[in-house]
Amino acid sequence: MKIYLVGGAVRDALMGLPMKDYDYVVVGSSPAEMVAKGYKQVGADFPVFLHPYTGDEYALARTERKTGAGYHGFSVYAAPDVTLEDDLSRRDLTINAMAVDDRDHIIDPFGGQADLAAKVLRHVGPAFAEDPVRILRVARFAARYDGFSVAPETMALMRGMVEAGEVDALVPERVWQELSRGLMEAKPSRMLEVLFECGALHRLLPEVARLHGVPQPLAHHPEGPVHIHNNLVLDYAAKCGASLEVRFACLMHDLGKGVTPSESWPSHPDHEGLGLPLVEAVCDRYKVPSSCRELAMLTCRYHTHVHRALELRPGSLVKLLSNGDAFRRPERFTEFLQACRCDARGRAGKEESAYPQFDLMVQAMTAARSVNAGEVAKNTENKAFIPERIHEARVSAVKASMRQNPLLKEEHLV
Ligand SMILES: Nc1ncnc2c1ncn2[C@@H]1O[C@H](COP(=O)(O)OP(=O)(O)OP(=O)(O)O)[C@@H](O)[C@H]1O
Repeated sequence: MKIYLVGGAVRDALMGLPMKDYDYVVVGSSPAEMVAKGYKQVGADFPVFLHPYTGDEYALARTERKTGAGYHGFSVYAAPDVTLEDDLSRRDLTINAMAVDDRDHIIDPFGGQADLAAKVLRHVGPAFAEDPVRILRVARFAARYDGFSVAPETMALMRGMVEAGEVDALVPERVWQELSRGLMEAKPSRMLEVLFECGALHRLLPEVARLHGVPQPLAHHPEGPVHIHNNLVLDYAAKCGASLEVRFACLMHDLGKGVTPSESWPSHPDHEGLGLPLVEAVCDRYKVPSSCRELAMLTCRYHTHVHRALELRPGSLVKLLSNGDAFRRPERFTEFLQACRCDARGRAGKEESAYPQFDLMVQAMTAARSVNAGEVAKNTENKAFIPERIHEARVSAVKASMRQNPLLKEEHLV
């Protein structure tokens, strides 16, 4: 038998990047031989084995035949007569279809090295069309590697797959897995651009696709339409190293702008409220984890309130903190503020601009949280007034702390 290092590790090594997972292909062996050599078989469907000491994955060279739609209906053929080239020909992109043998020779039958040098994401062959998740993978790699473009023939193939309804057959878990990974890449906007260009965004996230070309007031948005703003917000969040929750909230925050009445454009009255059912629809569709869902809902609903924080009186600030559940969940509220800051800075020429609303809200939250609600309740004679008294105590604490803030005008402190 012969063993080759394949896939992402080879690609990343050639790019001078750290290698993460080591995946190997074994040619000329059988499950019985692998088990006899001490490898542990994992997964019933695929002939994959774990190395007894390193835990790295060793897969028998395989080919597959597709018999159903979406990611269903693959029958795997792994036998000693399957060659390395057979196996590589079933992979998605040329840059992912290279191998290295035990003497460090690179096996590159599909021109992966040339495509790496030219920064091109090109499909290996017709088998690409058999698994629609590959469209999402292409988009994800575009978001990861700076300056990479999708080969025209690959884009054409992806368009054809979308038109044939292939992405509609994807299971929600696989879509969310790829989307969430793409959001965590260096430039998530590229993922959206690639998905838009091939038509997949319209099928997978019509709420986001609908933002294309929707105008906004140029005074606040010199970058132009909503989708460009959305892209800038996302890329700024990525640049800050924001969490998945914050990035997803950024992606969702302005969905309502796609459904405001076009007569009101470029204004978008109540886009916050109109966006909420759309955020819910996306989260339901992809079984989005609750931490992402909750932050996205909060951000969609209240981001414009935070932008106006310098004009809010102490009572309104405390109300905003309550609405955002800042007393019980201060960490989530801080992530919400991060998403608001990304929204403010994700505009042409605004990336470096100050966002004093962030510090003000943190200051207000700290002051309001310093109020001991239990103590207030104990000292309130008429129990019906407990919530009011707690609110009043918080407002006083916020007011006192805000007097120290030189940015605030006296009229906002009453
Ligand atoms: N859906 C797929 N279709 C075709 N080939 C795939 C698919 N998923 C993975 N591969 C192949 O398996 C290899 C390992 O897959 P894996 O999902 O670990 O991604 P990777 O390329 O290592 O990237 P990452 O750095 O994101 O893990 C890929 O490089 C590719 O050759």
